[in-house]
This record gives sequence, structure tokens and C-alpha cells, in this order.
Amino acid sequence: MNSHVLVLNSGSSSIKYQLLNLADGSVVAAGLAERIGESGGHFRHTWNDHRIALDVDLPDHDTAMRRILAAFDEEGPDLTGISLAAIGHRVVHGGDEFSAPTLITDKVCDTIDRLSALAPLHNPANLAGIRTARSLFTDIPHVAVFDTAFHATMPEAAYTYAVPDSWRTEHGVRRYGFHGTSHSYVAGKAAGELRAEPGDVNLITLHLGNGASACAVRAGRSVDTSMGLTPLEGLVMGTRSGDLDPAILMHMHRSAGLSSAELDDALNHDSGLRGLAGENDMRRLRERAEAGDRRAALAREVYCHRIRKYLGAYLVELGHVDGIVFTGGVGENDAGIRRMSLAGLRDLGIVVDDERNARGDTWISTRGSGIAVLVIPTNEELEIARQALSVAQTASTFHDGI
Ligand SMILES: Nc1ncnc2c1ncn2[C@@H]1O[C@H](COP(=O)(O)OP(=O)(O)O)[C@@H](O)[C@H]1O
Ligand SMILES: CC(=O)OP(=O)(O)O
Ligand SMILES: [Mg+2]
Repeated sequence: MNSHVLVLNSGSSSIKYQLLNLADGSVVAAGLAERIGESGGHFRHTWNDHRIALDVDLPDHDTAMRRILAAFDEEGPDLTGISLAAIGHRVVHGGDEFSAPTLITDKVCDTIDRLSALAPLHNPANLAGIRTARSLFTDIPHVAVFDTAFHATMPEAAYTYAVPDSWRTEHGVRRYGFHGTSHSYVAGKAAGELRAEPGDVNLITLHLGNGASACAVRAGRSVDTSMGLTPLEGLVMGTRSGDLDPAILMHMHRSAGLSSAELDDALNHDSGLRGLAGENDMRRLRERAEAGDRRAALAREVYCHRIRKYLGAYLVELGHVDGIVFTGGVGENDAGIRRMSLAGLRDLGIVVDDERNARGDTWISTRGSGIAVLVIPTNEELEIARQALSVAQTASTFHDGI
């Protein structure tokens, strides 16, 4: 049985990829094409000790995909020799239409395209990657794995916005939630750490990357999450504001004349850490804060203040919590953010061990802490590969059976 899966995570200006062997979960080859459509494009590919790192202009996703395939041809491994079992694509918005990984057809592409209105930063890029890959790999099953899927289990009270009826019924306005592949992967891993089945524990998972979201997981299922109709709501992110008073938009429209496109751009690209302190790289902000820069320190304080609000909300919503999980580039690496997010919560049963936290252990809570605090590296690519393989195998069994 062939167990190799190529995973493509196409972003608006990048394509990250991994070739995985699911027989043992190993990454065979991996790479990244970045600054697509901008100047100063860059490309990296790694396979064993074969490495390419190039500065190369990548005007569009098609060129970037061809560059990726050329790297497999030039440096290896030889994709034709491997014969892929599936290609897994990360798709951010699945709307109401997709709550499970799905074999991609022309009709599925049309639906992903239609959902672009709800995720304009992500879905068009995801789709560009899918279209190019499908035209280049015609004989291999392509599977879409949706960020929204894990959150399909949210109860109605959690996903319903209190807006006019027609907004909800005619315009699809509801909470969908994102980063589901990551939340579900780390929740599964955390249950293992707690020596429990996923169905037996309640968790709060914090995915803190460039985008960031919190998720309340009851017995292995998402029951609430901080991102909403789009990936703009909730936590403070690298360049996105997260929660704000919606009247700020009307105010900025009236007082500064900003159009809806300008508001969209400002809240998605010029807000969050960048809006607070001029840049979105948390490593730089930590260095600046440590050197006494007040704007950088405030940005980190606002970031943690928002995390604490969601922790409080989800502790109450779940009623009983077994573990809090940090993941994503910031969650996995920034001990200061973890410490500030959980400081002074002994009365709620949350006690962080400063030494373990500073070392970045998996368990960073003390032995006496009622709620375990865990740092678990996410692996969206592995999870996407597993789901893609499973769909491809089911499809081929079905195909063989008719
Ligand atoms: N050692 C570190 N300390 C603090 N922040 C880090 C560290 N390494 C990465 N980060 C931060 O993680 C963020 C990116 O997270 P990541 O999960 O890779 O994002 P994404 O997958 O959404 O692009 C950036 O803000 C980066 O500064
Ligand atoms: C949905 C989302 O915010 O994704 P990312 O963190 O990759 O931008
Ligand atoms: Mg990520």
C-alpha cells in the first residue's frame, strides 16, 4: 500500500509543502515558496542532504508550483518513482458545505471559490494552489482538508451572532472558526499526555501563530472558538486586530472617510502586533520589550490580556477543564507570553512552574496544579496527510467496488 502524501498549504503569498511517508510519519522532503506575486521571491527545498535555497521571482502560484516540481526533478526525490497516494490541500473556509475532508472535483472547486467572499485572504490562494496542482497531477486524488471542519460541532448558541435575521438566513452570517486541524491535532496529543481518550477530557487549546485562535474542546469536540465568520475575530494576532467594538468601523468611516476595502485592509494587515508596535514578529517584540521598549511591552500585554479573557470565558463555558494547551510559533516558543497569560491563577487551579516553562517542557504546570498546562508543537501537515490518505483510500475502495 502506497503511503506517501504531498501536503500543500497555499497562502496568499506563499506555498509551504511537505512530502510525508505515513508508514512511519516521517517527512521525506519539505520546502517553501514565499513572496509570490511580490518582489524578492524566495524558494527553499530540502530532501535529506540535498538543499536548494534560491532568490527567484515567483509572479504567481502557477510559477511557484512549477518551481516546486522542478526542485523534485532536480534534487529529488523523484515523485514519479514514489507514486503518491494523495495530495492533501489545506483549505481555510469550508462554510456550511464542508465539515469533513473532501475529494476535490470541479464542483468542490466551484464551492471553495464561492466561499472566497468569507475568507478573501485565504480561499483564493488555497484554490490557486489546488487548480495548479490538479492540472499538473491529473491521476492522483486531491483532497481538501478544511480549517473550519473541526468546529462543525459547535452548538447553535455558540455559533449564532445576535444580528438581524436576514443577515443570518440570507447572508451566511455565523461563527465558523478556523485552525481546526491544529486544534484537533494538539487536543488529541494532549489527551495522550493526560493518559486519557480524547472523549474523556475537556481542554482549552491556544493556537498562537501569525493568525491566532482559542478553542474550547469538550470531550474531543469543539464547542466554541474565538475566530468567527472570518479569521479576523478573537485574539490579537500578528497583523489582525481580533475583537473590537464594531462601531469603530463606522467611526473610522465617518471621521476618516475610510472605505470598506480600506477598513478590511487596516484590520487584517496593519493591526494586531504590527498596529501596536510596528512589527508582527514576536521574537523581535520580546527583544525590544526586554531592552525597555514600552510600545513592544504594551503590545505583549494587550496580546496576553486578550488570551486571558478567552481563558476565563472557556473555563466557565466548559465548567471543568483538564488541560490548557499552547501551540503555534508563539505558543511553542515564547515562555514570557505563556507566563503572563496564566499569571496569578492559583485560585482557579492553574499554576505554572517557571523553570519548566522557561525550559519549554511539554508539561509546564506544577505537580499540584489542578489543571495541566501543556506545550504541544502542532503538526497541521501530518494531520492533513492522514486525513487525505484516508479519504483517498475510501474513494479507491469505493471505485474498486463498482
Ligand atoms: N522563538 C520564538 N519566540 C517567540 N516567538 C516566535 C519564536 N519563533 C517563532 N515565533 C513567532 O511565531 C509566529 C509565527 O508562528 P507560526 O505558527 O509559524 O505562524 P503561521 O504558521 O501562522 O505562519 C511569529 O510571530 C514568530 O515571531
Ligand atoms: C485561518 C488563519 O488565520 O490561518 P493563518 O494563521 O495560517 O493565517
Ligand atoms: Mg501555522
